[in-house]
Amino acid sequence: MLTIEHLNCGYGKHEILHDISVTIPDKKITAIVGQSGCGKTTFLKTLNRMVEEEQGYTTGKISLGNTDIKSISKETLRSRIGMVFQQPIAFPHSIEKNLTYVLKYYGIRDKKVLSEKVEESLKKAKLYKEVKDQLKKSALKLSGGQKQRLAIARSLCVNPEILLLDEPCSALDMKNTIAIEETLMELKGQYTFVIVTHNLGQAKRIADQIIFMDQGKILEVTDKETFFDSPATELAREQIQYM
Ligand SMILES: Nc1ncnc2c1ncn2[C@@H]1O[C@H](COP(=O)(O)OP(=O)(O)OP(=O)(O)O)[C@@H](O)[C@H]1O
Repeated sequence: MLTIEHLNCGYGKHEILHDISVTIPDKKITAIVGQSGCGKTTFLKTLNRMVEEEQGYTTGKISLGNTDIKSISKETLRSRIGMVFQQPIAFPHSIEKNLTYVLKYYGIRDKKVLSEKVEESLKKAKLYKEVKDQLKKSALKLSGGQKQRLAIARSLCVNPEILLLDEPCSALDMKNTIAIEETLMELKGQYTFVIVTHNLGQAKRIADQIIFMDQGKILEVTDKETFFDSPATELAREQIQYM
């Protein structure tokens, strides 16, 4: 479980997130929603300390289980809390190498284990059937939707506990969006997902918990049914009305 207590975050003198406290439940899908610029991505990036790569500061405490994430090395933390970005990233190597280089980085060398993990993670990301005969081909030839599923496979191959997804479907068509939503729904018993989405329909389809943000604050944290059936704030009501 990820517990966030009195989190503030900003860049330079500009504070973006103000006193955020919330719990991310295990093996569920939590969707972070809210208007553009309210701080959804910044919040997501605090959870695996990505925000520090952009010289952002944080105060307050984020705990993974009972451990403060600041006391975990970034490499270890990011193997436990993976991240998938808005633009699908495929490295200019073979499909297989896109996964094995991560596994090798984390110390796995045995060829049989590497190939088992490649197959397993591609299956989890629902990409295996499409690429099983072309694992040595360049990943750059994949479609946008396939590249995003490859990015998910790459995050899953090191067996994280939590996967953060920042608008993973915003560059994809409906068919690929549905494939990714189905993948997350199937895997949620095994992993904890936190997804930033501007698409309330997507949050309604796949989320268990909704975090509704505005101007760097959390206005509402609730289960999906409560959020969509009887939102607590006028702002949420307005946004749901126009979805
Ligand atoms: N690296 C950065 N340096 C300085 N300011 C930043 C940085 N990243 C984000 N911000 C600022 O933080 C605020 C929140 O941005 P953020 O991307 O977290 O919002 P968001 O809710 O995810 O927006 P959107 O839905 O449009 O993606 C914005 O004012 C943005 O300009």
